[in-house]
Amino acid sequence: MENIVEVNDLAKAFGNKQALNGVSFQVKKGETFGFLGPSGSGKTTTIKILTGQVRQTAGTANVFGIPAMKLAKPAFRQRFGVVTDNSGLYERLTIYDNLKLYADLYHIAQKRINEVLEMVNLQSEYKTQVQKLSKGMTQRVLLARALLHKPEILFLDEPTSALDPANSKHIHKGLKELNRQGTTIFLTTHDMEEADHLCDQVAFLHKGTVQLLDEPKNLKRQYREDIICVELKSGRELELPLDASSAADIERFISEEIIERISTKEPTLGDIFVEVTGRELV
Ligand SMILES: Nc1ncnc2c1ncn2[C@@H]1O[C@H](COP(=O)(O)OP(=O)(O)OP(=O)(O)O)[C@@H](O)[C@H]1O
Repeated sequence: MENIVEVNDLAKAFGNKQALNGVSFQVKKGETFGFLGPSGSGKTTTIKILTGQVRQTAGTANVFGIPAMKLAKPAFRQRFGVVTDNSGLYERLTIYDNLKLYADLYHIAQKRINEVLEMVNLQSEYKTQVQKLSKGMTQRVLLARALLHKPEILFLDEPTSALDPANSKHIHKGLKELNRQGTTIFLTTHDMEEADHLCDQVAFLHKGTVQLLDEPKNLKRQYREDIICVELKSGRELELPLDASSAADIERFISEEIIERISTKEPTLGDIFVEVTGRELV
């Protein structure tokens, strides 16, 4: 599959602060790629470089096969969407008027405004002034605006960090649908469940470099503890090795019909992150 993003040995220093230090990864066209890391690990900086807002100190960052810095040019603005926290919304205007301004700028039909409002669950609030919105609602307006022009790739910096579970779920559904329709999604998150649910591939960013990159299911398989957990009807819980040595015990439990539940111990992406980096994802 074709790569839509190619990053090689990317570095960025702010004065003597080295935010990124040799980051490399590729994002394939059509996938949802999760860029995971604790606060201050360089996630936003990477999005800013990839969307032409910040220039790297070293290395290369190409999007659509061209240097990311060129994405700031008008010719490329239609091809990607980006949601970071620098809002750029007009506070005194309503949600609808903010979206309308943007739609007019890019010659987008009004019908699309209603579609994106539905995607972010703001259909009934469209007349509300932006200055009266909660952080989560503002986040959803920004996402709606980024979706208006149907970008080929969407860069989302912590898309659900300010949302309640119901709205997060709604956005996740919308992002899955968007991805199904062919939009490539690059998202940063602290939320390991979100990453697991949405992403085809995840990269763990720590100390300015990518420490691990794979599909969530491969990572979970690779880091799985080889243990079978057996809960008996009596309430007793046993952990047995996941190999032939447990077969006789399990066969006996089955024949005696005393098993309540049997499962393998699968690590979460959060567990794996801690194991690989020695750091919690906060
Ligand atoms: N404009 C800037 N000037 C100086 N330092 C900066 C600037 N932008 C980012 N940094 C520093 O670079 C590092 C990476 O910041 P970045 O915002 O990319 O992290 P992040 O992973 O997005 O964090 P968070 O999850 O908290 O948003 C941090 O140490 C931050 O203080």
